[in-house]
Amino acid sequence: MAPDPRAAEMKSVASPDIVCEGLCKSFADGTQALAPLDAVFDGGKTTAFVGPSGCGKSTLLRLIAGLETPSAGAVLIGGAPPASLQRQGAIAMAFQDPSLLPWRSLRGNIALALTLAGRPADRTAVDGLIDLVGLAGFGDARPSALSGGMRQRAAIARALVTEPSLLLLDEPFGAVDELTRRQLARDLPKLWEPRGTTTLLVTHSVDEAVLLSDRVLVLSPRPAQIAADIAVSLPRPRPAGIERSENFRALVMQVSDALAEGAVA
Ligand SMILES: Nc1ncnc2c1ncn2[C@@H]1O[C@H](COP(=O)(O)OP(=O)(O)OP(=O)(O)O)[C@@H](O)[C@H]1O
Repeated sequence: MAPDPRAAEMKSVASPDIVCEGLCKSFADGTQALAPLDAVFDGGKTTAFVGPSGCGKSTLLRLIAGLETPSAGAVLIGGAPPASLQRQGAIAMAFQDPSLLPWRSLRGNIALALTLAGRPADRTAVDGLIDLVGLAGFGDARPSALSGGMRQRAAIARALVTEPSLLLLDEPFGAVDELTRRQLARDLPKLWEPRGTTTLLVTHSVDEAVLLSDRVLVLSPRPAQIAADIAVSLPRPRPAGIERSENFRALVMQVSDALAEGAVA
């Protein structure tokens, strides 16, 4: 039977590949954040970026999100520029600094993401996510009544509620305490992995990068280039306690060594 061309199209929308071609970014003050970067991030996979502070990780994510314009080169998501996926409401982001609307409740902030994506504000879905990120009972609270870590978890719920095709997470657990961080790192991927969401994650935690991703890219100091490309072949979903396994520790060591080497390169 001939393959259904719509199947390929649906896959590219549901789990888009991301292609960076000669991607460069220099800012007006002359700061070169990204050297020409060529990379393909496979659809439906989670790729983690680690690298020294200020090397250009957030800039890369912002370029892929279409929030910055490349100085040269291009980003293609499922073969189209980021703006095209943005228009479909298929890109969701949770960044270091969650920008929740102060006058809306937590529930209202999360529901707004659905409304903006042209979808009905399904209260069951919203409340389910609020529970899942550990904020049960805070649905009516305003952001000012939440701690930094709680606001970050709210931003993750807001990013996930639209079931995006492309999920961009920039230090999503930065302000979350260690115990909750581990819990989230174990529970949240169960939401996007079965859907085949293409996920890009920036983190300073090597353990988190290995725990969450299928591939870790170690970036060099600014302007960012790929210093190491490490495949993470660990079972999914990650079994409890995998952090203590020999394979896991070996991968953490490999990434840490590559980071140390990259820092002096
Ligand atoms: N709008 C801007 N104008 C000028 N320079 C900028 C701008 N945004 C970022 N930079 C600079 O570009 C470089 C890369 O910044 P970026 O935020 O991408 O790094 P990062 O790797 O995400 O850092 P961190 O890990 O500390 O969050 C830094 O030197 C930063 O100061």
